[in-house]
Amino acid sequence: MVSGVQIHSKLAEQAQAVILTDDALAFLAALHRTFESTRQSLLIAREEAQRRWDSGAPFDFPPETAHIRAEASWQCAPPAPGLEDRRVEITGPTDRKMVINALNSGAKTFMADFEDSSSPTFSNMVSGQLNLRDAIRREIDFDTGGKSYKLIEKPCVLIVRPRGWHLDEPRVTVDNAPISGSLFDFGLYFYHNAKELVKRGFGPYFYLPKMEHYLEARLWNDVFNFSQSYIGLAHGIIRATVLIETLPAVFNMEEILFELRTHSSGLNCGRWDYIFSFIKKRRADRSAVLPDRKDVTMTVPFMDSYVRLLIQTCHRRKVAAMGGMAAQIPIKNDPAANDAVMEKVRLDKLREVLAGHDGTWIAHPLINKIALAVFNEHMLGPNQYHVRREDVKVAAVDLLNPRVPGTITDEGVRSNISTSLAYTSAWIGGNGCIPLNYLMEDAATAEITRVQLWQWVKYNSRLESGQYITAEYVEKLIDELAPDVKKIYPGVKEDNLKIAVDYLKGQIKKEWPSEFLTSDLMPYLAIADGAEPKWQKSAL
Ligand SMILES: CC(=O)SCCNC(=O)CCNC(=O)[C@H](O)C(C)(C)COP(=O)(O)OP(=O)(O)OC[C@H]1O[C@@H](n2cnc3c(N)ncnc32)[C@H](O)[C@@H]1OP(=O)(O)O
Ligand SMILES: O=CC(=O)O
Repeated sequence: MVSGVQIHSKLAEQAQAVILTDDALAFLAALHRTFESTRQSLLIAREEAQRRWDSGAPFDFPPETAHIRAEASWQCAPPAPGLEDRRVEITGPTDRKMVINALNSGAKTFMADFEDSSSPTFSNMVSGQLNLRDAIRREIDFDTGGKSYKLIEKPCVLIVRPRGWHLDEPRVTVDNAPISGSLFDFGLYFYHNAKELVKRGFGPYFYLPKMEHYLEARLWNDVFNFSQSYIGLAHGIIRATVLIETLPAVFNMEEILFELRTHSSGLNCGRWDYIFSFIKKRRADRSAVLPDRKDVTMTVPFMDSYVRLLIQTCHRRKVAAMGGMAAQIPIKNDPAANDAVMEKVRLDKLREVLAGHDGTWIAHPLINKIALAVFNEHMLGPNQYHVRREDVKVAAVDLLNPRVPGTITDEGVRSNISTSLAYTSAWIGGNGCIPLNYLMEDAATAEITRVQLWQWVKYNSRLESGQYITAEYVEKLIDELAPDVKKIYPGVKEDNLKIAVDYLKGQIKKEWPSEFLTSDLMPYLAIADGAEPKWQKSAL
């Protein structure tokens, strides 16, 4: 028992005994009591900024930090052990089999994901911590009955992505308030493993998602300093790569690196969330209406500008500029179709390495060979920090350029509806990443479908056929397509699909779209987990 800390879940005792120990909970409580009020004020600042953009204030680089951008002398810390060469990073949720498969994949690092590819049931979150703890100590194995899994001699270097600052962890309260999902995921991983990782020649490494302002990076940096002191580790042992995946963050990249400079291991182009944020943050801007999701590629002007500025920024500060995720996954039983989609992946990786990225992400172990071959051919050293890209000149207007060739089609609307329904149902059912039509769909990719539908209805957009996209038209299609969701995602459960249908119908008619489906629908997971503090129910 730790004073003020309560667990609202009927979780299995084993995970509880090993992970939710009194000393770990005391650390979480210390993090909460030290940082929660700052987190809350930063979340309020996000809402205030949104109101300013809605009223026409421009997105731009912050004037008060011009000196940080202009100052050429500061650099980030040199790469930490194991992070010198990150040419291929595999990502995935933290279930036991996938952790072993990912660590054995031959990629340089594995980003173990408590965020967009994990549905945050309490069981997923806590057993994920147990799996990582066991993997670090090389005590992990898994047996399906027919196949057994063990770690290879030299597994990938581990990096962990905790949830973003906006998410609560409702199954643990401190002084009657839910703890932050970020602090819960970070805190447990750090507390249980930091010393062990250092003993093994590495360190506690993180990917930090969905930040919108450099002050949010400052909060992470303060959390890192506090945590290192708390357990008696040297300053700078932690390293964090920040995903630049919100529109506001692209205007804060230098500042984010500056805030985290002694803990930084670079930035990453989180392309899917970035598209989601581009639509959501510009919700009041009719000129930001985008065509079908498939048309918003990495080479359209606003995405190309984002990539080039990120690489230039990172290399100026001598730190990794990581590429992102091509969504295609292997197609089994159809070699010709598989070759075609794998060629798309190869071309995406080629674009990244030639642009100057220092590494890339893969969603599936079978893609490692393809990505590795491209980076081995074009990146001869461990990284490309020397590629300074002085030629790059990206201004605010380039990052906001709404010119995206393409149209909105009936097929695009249908595909967004089916994807949104399938993904939302899967997520409520405890699965945060699913294969759909040979694409991986996680919270980032699926959120684009929801906000696009909202945007097209809001601005009464027209299909290429000339028909207007009204709420009635989309609702009719939702009813038509819902029964077929099980054809593309056989795992769907009727009750969850019904929630997904109601949710999507509600979303397309809202004045503004919700910030995150993962916040809106968390109460369903929490109640299924046995957590019933009052604030949960009222949120439904
Ligand atoms: C936008 C972003 O945020 S990107 C980052 C977040 N997203 C991700 O990380 C995506 C991770 N990828 C996945 O979860 C999976 O690849 C999926 C859900 C897309 C597809 O999974 P499956 O349908 O199981 O793929 P498939 O059947 O081809 O898998 C074959 C094997 O590879 C394993 N595998 C597939 N993807 C991964 C992965 N990312 N990590 C580890 N193992 C994997 C499967 O577990 C399976 O193992 P087995 O043969 O031992 O049973
Ligand atoms: O998190 C990654 C993304 O592309 O979004």
